[in-house]
Amino acid sequence: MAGIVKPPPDERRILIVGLGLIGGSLAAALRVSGYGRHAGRHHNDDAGDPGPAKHILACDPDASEIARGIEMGLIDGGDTRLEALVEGVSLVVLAVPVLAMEAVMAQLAACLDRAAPDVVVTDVGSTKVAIRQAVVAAFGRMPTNLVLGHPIAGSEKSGVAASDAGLYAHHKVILTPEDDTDPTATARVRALWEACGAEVLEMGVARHDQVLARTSHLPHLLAFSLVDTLARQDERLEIFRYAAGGFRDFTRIAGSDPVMWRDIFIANRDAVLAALDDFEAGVERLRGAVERGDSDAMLAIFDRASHARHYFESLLNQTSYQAEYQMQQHGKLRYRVSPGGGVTGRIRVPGDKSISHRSIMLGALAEGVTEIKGFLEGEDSLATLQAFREMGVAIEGPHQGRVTVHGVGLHGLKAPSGSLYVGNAGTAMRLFAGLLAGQAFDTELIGDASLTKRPMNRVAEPLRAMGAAIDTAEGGRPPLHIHGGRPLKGITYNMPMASAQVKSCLLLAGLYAEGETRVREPAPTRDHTERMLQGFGYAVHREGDTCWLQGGGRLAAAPIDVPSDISSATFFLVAAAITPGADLVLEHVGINPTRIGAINILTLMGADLRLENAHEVGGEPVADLHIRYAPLKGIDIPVSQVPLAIDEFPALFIAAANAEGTTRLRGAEELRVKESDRLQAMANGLATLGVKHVLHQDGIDIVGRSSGPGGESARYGGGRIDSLGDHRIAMAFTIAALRAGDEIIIDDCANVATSFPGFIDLARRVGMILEEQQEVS
Ligand SMILES: O=C(O)C1=C[C@@H](OP(=O)(O)O)[C@@H](O)[C@H](O)C1
Ligand SMILES: C=C(OP(=O)(O)O)C(=O)O
Repeated sequence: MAGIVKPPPDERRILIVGLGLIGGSLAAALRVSGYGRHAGRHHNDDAGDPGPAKHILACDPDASEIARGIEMGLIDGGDTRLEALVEGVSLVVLAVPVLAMEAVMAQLAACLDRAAPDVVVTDVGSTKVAIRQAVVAAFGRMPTNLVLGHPIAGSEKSGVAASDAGLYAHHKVILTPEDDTDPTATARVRALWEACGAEVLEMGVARHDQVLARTSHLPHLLAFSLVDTLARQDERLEIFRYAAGGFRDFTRIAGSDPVMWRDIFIANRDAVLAALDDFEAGVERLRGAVERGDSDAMLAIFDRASHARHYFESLLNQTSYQAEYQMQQHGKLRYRVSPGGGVTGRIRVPGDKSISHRSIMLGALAEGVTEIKGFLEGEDSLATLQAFREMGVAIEGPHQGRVTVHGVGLHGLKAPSGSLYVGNAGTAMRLFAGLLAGQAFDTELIGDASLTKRPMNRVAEPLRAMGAAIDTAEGGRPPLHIHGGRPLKGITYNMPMASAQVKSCLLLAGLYAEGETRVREPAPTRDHTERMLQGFGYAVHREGDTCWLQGGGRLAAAPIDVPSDISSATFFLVAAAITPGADLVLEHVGINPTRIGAINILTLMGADLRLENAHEVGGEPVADLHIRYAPLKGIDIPVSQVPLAIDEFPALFIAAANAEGTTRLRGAEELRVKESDRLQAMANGLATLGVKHVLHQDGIDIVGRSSGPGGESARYGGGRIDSLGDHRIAMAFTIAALRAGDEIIIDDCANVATSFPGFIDLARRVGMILEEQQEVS
């Protein structure tokens, strides 16, 4: 990952063709990495035999640039003629403007035989499709030793004099190897950039150009255009005297090298035009809102943009690439957790995911303004928030858990312009299905790869019975196409499984249905929807196992205080329960009776767990959970607790692995259709750690290790675990490391951000030893 100092590249001689800002900065960064005779502050081969001198050479049509480069100590020599420099070179980096690439490539093809036999060629061009064409024109094909690349870094300055050794540090470099590119060549180009402190990613050439058209080329085009337009309108350039910070920030890049940018727009014409079309449509929408004085529309656009900007910034660690990349290369984050560590302190875990989804949904459908605090700023609930913005709801925030929803009433949503993306969240897709079935317009609900595998017939079938028209993909999987404008009728539905999502979906559809919608649940499930509807002044009745409501009412906005998520808290409850010496308080956790299965189960296992400071906030009970280490024993988990602890089982299995005797779970087949097959995923991980278990179709038996006096010794081994992209599997094995004999490495952890942003920081805060790594293989 960027930031970790890497050794200088193992190249005999590097030739940089084109000694401007980009090429010069590469040379400067290589020098700082310790490459060549001007070895700087880092390693290199100063210990032992230094070997033959490593040189950086440069070719540039401007001899004075070469002289400057030598004077600055960036290069060891250079020439204006390429053929005079290739001899013995092992790596060639083409850093010339995009349109000069074809001619340079042809010259290179003619003299490359003089280079070292294992020579590797790469480039730094900002567009890739056109450069690939130039390569094919020059070489007749893509040579297997040629790896196209693009460092996402630059400056409005140009020329070798502006070289900056830090230009690539913490920046992304995209490589676009072909299927038949020599992997050693790719690895060597990767090593070159990593030595400069960059983080290297890979993608296809076409994808690269589309992404860059939007994230780089379009903003440059707009900056050039704005400055030019204003300058023309004001021949004496008077206006710039009064220009403030906004103008400066927006237009800085209009000072960039004109020739380079002309080349880029010629080379990436089609992708830029497509991006420009989208942009023009957006400006047109905003223009309309300004013209009409439509304050809601303006607020919706500005809020969406402002939120997206902040969201990306926090998500992307101040770089503009990771989101795109992580969306493409789902789950490249890895946790490395050292064995042992402590669990002490007082912490507050983020807001409840189930309640956060519902707060946005009901707030949007209510009349009036709903103020939410404690909202979970995780990717799942943010996706729900974003989906309502796409349907025209003005939403301010989130700012530190505070969100203001300007409700539009049950019939005020507008048709979104595209599909609604709900990320990783089964809850969102199923609840949305119910409320969208009642709208006048058509919608399509899509999700990520994990959600796309999950069953949706459990909601599509009863909704169809109410009169909805819903299409699913094969096997009842997402996407869901929901046809609007269908009158809905209340039904009485006997749920075949204990699912709060199905119940909530039908109650939300019931708001739009004629008559009564009744849902019977085979076992109690979380009742946040019922509680919140009541809080918004909508009558929901319950008798025994059945709840119902009458369609055609109204929701009145009401403040919502989201408690901390007991599902997130459970990871720390288990962490403390299994760690000798642990003493931890989890503040303000929701203890709704339909959610406290984990508390009940841990207590049955012998955990020293107390509820303190219990009170109610906005219709939901909360308490501080105080837990201290106590030896656990295996139990038969009561079936009645299963729906009340459904999301907590991955963590509870780790408690079981640390309990004396066997813990048995049955009646939990629903675990097989969560973000992963959680029974299988946990069984695989437990097997890796060496924990004995027997897997059943609807549960598992886990044989815990006896602790012996003092209980300090390791309970199982370490190893490498695949979380299968499931946030709860990733977090469960993280806490398992507290009692492991060796390090636990967990792959595919990016989705922890769906439910528990900041998990790693909190884990560290209580005393665990762990780090996040970006997989670069
Ligand atoms: O309604 C909800 O908010 C949820 C219900 C549960 O799913 P099921 O309804 O599928 O049991 C749970 O697993 C999920 O994390 C959240
Ligand atoms: C199952 C879960 O969520 P969802 O169904 O919303 O994806 C969960 O968070 O564990």
